[in-house]
Amino acid sequence: MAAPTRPTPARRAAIVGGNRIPFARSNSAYAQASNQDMLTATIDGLVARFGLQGKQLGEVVAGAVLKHARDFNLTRESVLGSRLSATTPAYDVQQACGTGLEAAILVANKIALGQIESGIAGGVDTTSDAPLAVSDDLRRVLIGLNNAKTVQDRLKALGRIRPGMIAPEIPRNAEPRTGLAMGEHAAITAKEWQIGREEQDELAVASHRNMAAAYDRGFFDDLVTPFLGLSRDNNLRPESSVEKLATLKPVFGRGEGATMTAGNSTPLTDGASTVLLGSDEWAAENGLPVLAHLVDAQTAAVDYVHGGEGLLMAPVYAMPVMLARNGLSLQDFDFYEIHEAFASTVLSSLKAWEDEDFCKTRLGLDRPLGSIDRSKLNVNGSSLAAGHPFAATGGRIVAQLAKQLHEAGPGKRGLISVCAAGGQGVVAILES
Ligand SMILES: CC(=O)SCCNC(=O)CCNC(=O)[C@H](O)C(C)(C)COP(=O)(O)OP(=O)(O)OC[C@H]1O[C@@H](n2cnc3c(N)ncnc32)[C@H](O)[C@@H]1OP(=O)(O)O
Repeated sequence: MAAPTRPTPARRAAIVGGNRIPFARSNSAYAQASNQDMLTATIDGLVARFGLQGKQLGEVVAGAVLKHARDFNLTRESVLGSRLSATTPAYDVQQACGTGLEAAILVANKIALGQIESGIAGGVDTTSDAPLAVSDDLRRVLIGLNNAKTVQDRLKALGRIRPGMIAPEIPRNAEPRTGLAMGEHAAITAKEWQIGREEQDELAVASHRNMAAAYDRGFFDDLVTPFLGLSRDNNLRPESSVEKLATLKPVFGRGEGATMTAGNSTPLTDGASTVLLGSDEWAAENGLPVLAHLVDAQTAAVDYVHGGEGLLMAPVYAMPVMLARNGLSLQDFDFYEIHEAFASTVLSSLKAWEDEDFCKTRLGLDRPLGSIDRSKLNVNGSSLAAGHPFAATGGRIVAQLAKQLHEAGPGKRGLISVCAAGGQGVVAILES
């Protein structure tokens, strides 16, 4: 059966530009900053860059993976704290590490449908200010205490507190259904696809060098606004080498075949990113540039719980669906932005698309998607270099790719692939 083709939309959403704060390793420069501090500062950077002071936009859509209870309305509160008009509606979304890209897709789709003319998509996360929860037992006692009407009732409630209830529940970077860290899941997939240590380390070194070179040539001057003393991502280590990375001990996986280290895995990171989108007409009326258009997107999920597929392999499944709908092959792109959750994840995905048996049996294709030109991959660095504040990564990638496409000139095409916790993945196409 022929794949359904994409109906031509009435209009396409334009990407005007992006802004992020430099990303910071956990418990470093932003240790005292909250999600709201970082998202507000990042929105304000966009406001300053594009003259949006006091303007009412169609919507602001953003999210965070780790949120305190006080962040229940994080995006709207960040808008109220920003220099946008307070009459700009805002809401939160969350799709783990896919959040930032999913937010951009939501805004773009509303623009394409004519429901809004402009919007900001974003994401923010901090593992320095992670929300600690109290135990279920202690929470019940505290709620009882809060509801107690008399001093006697209050004392009775307090008397129910036991030392064992006091230990906090700390959010773990692990999948709730398997108890395994995402790195452990990635290590299983890396073993399955026989991803070597050296190729992972090479990818990591390239990411650092590409991103440092991009900073040096001013590529990030209009994408990154200094914040709390940082003007570049403080994870960036262009001086590192494959030889140096080869000395690091594996942190995920076990035994002889363990290949994943702190050097070829993303670090826990704090940061925020935003992207300004609008209709072409809105951009023209406001004298704003158009870097690229968000053309199409697709999400997919895999059953990693019952051993059907690797946790971070969902983008591999989303890709052929989106390519078929657009009549494109994997080779029809000028740039590829594949989120480097772990170097091995990028390499496992590329290997899966090249594998005839996998593409036939798992993806239901009649031939493999094939290989990509690796010189077009993450050309200005990706998550291994910048770091990965979960919900902020999508916005970083969309803004970075839109600018790359704009620099390359009209008629260029870029592909985004982001894996996410929970066995999900988001892919998207941008065109200049
Ligand atoms: C869908 C998704 O995106 S899934 C991804 C979600 N994210 C994650 O799961 C985060 C995974 N990362 C982690 O859990 C942690 O960062 C870890 C476990 C990988 C590493 O944590 P840590 O051990 O604290 O790393 P740390 O930064 O201290 O690095 C360890 C060592 O490697 C060294 N190192 C790290 N990177 C480099 C580099 N590029 N070049 C040279 N040395 C390096 C450090 O200097 C350090 O050396 P030292 O011990 O001599 O000081």
